[in-house]
Amino acid sequence: MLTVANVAKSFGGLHVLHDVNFTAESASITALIGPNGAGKSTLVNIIGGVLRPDGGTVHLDGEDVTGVPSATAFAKGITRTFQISGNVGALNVFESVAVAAYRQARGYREANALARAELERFELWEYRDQQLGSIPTALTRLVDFARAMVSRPKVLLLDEVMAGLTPHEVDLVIRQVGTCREQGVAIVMIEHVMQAVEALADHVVVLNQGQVIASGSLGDVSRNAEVVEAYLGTPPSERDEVRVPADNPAKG
Ligand SMILES: Nc1ncnc2c1ncn2[C@@H]1O[C@H](COP(=O)(O)OP(=O)(O)OP(=O)(O)O)[C@@H](O)[C@H]1O
Repeated sequence: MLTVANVAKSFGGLHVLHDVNFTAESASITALIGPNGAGKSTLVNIIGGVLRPDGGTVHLDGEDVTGVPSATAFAKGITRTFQISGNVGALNVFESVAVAAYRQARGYREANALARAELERFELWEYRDQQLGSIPTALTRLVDFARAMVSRPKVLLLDEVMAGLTPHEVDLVIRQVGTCREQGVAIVMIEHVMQAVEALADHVVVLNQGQVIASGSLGDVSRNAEVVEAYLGTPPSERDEVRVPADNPAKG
């Protein structure tokens, strides 16, 4: 289980996160949503060890991992994807996934086999010999996701992994995220594709201006007046029932 407690972060005079609290259970999907600039990526960067918080703590299964470097976070099982995929040196698609497989493989043969299986699951096998820089950006996000999955994380941080994907690819990723949950992973997903949030989220955390303004089921947060105001700029007093970002009877 991932526990984020009282996390705060400023960039110079800009207070980006204030007193952020939430937990992500194993075998569950937490969707982190909120308007642009709310602080979602900053929070995920803190959990993944890319940024140090100014205050607060991050615990993984009870162990304090606050401010550990990203390589340490990865070694402990916190894996993330990036909104803009990084270029992993001069590696091709296959190599970039195989490198990540070493975290849990007993040698290069096993790592290669795991990488192949993951690429096939993501329908990326045909791209295996291509340099990461030569495939479409949306596909690099899929490779990024496959790379994250192959390391068998305890916590998977997905940063807008669906952006720019075709409907078929969105369905594929939704299935893969679901599989990941079945494998016991605590998934924290920043996602603007509401089809994915509706299909997947067990729990939704809404950030606005660096604060958690609502959390619960998608149905619950969609009816929260403060959430409506954050998304639509409508004063809470003028609306009491809303569909933001989308109502979700299934999760309601
Ligand atoms: N390294 C940085 N230095 C200065 N300001 C930053 C830095 N990173 C983020 N910010 C600012 O912090 C605020 C929150 O940014 P962040 O990217 O975390 O928001 P977000 O909710 O992920 O937004 P989006 O949905 O647009 O990606 C923004 O005002 C952003 O400009």
